[in-house]
Amino acid sequence: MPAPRTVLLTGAAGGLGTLMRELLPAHGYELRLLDVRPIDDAPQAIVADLADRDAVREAVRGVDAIIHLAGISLEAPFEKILGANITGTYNLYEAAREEGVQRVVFASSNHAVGFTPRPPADASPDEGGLIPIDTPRRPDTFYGLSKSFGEDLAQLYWDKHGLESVSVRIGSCFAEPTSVRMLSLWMSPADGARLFHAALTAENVGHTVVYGSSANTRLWWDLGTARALGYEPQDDSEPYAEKLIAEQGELDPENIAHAYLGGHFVSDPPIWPY
Ligand SMILES: NC(=O)c1ccc[n+]([C@@H]2O[C@H](COP(=O)([O-])OP(=O)(O)OC[C@H]3O[C@@H](n4cnc5c(N)ncnc54)[C@H](O)[C@@H]3O)[C@@H](O)[C@H]2O)c1
Ligand SMILES: O=C(O)[C@H]1O[C@@H](O)[C@H](O)[C@@H](O)[C@@H]1O
Repeated sequence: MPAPRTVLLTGAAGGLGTLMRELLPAHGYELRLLDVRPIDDAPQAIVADLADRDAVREAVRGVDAIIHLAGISLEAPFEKILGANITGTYNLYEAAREEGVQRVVFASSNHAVGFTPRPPADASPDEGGLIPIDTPRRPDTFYGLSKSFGEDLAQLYWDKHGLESVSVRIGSCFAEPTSVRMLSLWMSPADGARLFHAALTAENVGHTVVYGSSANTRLWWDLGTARALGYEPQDDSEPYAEKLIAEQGELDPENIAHAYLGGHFVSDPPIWPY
């Protein structure tokens, strides 16, 4: 596959979309932006709802690849998740197939496997202590369920139509980690751009599922499939650890919100913040 240059970024008005709008051009991409909300500093962005199949098809026409971030990014009533994340992602993939787009990078989430117990603090990474990428899916919310659906959709479009995808189970991609849990899941924005770049340019990905985080000292999961794409994380959350632990305390294994990968998303209803 020739290296993609023009990339549609859906969800470009959001937190991660804003970070990637800033960082991805340095990796050589021309971005076409889409969001249901207008973007003040990007008047050229396409303002469209993923529900609008004609608009989505027009938006994907002529791009080499898509980074699909658009959707509801927290827990919400099932009907809302169904529209934006499930039907919306289907509409995006269908448009990509119809227009012959080569590859989609899908923003999946740790919440697709959120009910996976986190490794104990003394687990050894060298002795299988990290959560493997083929751990069974255990969504912690309707939101996580929609990410599980998206991963299956990506697999179907590869197996049936030869449309390649990388599903990135993103941990927590923000300027800084803001909780003790995030010390394990944090992906610095710069590492996020590196991982998206690797996902766009690696050869023969078929449908590959990867975890998305920096090379954190307190990592809970195995970055092997991400590294196999050529991803070399440069950052580590550890410089934030002392301050966050002083403020919030160590993770408590008796607290359900500290016991699983998905953090507070596992409680009913989810407790914010996480
Ligand atoms: N930020 C993270 O740490 C993180 C972690 C895991 C997964 N993700 C995923 O990455 C993506 C981006 O996350 P974020 O933190 O930037 O979320 P966000 O909520 O800030 O941004 C999502 C964007 O999608 C847009 N959107 C929602 N519904 C839409 C629709 N029907 N049509 C078009 N646009 C629509 C919103 O307007 C918003 O700008 C999401 O899919 C999220 O689930 C993010
Ligand atoms: O688990 C996390 O930290 C993150 O998971 C992502 O899926 C959510 O979109 C984001 O809002 C959370 O902060």
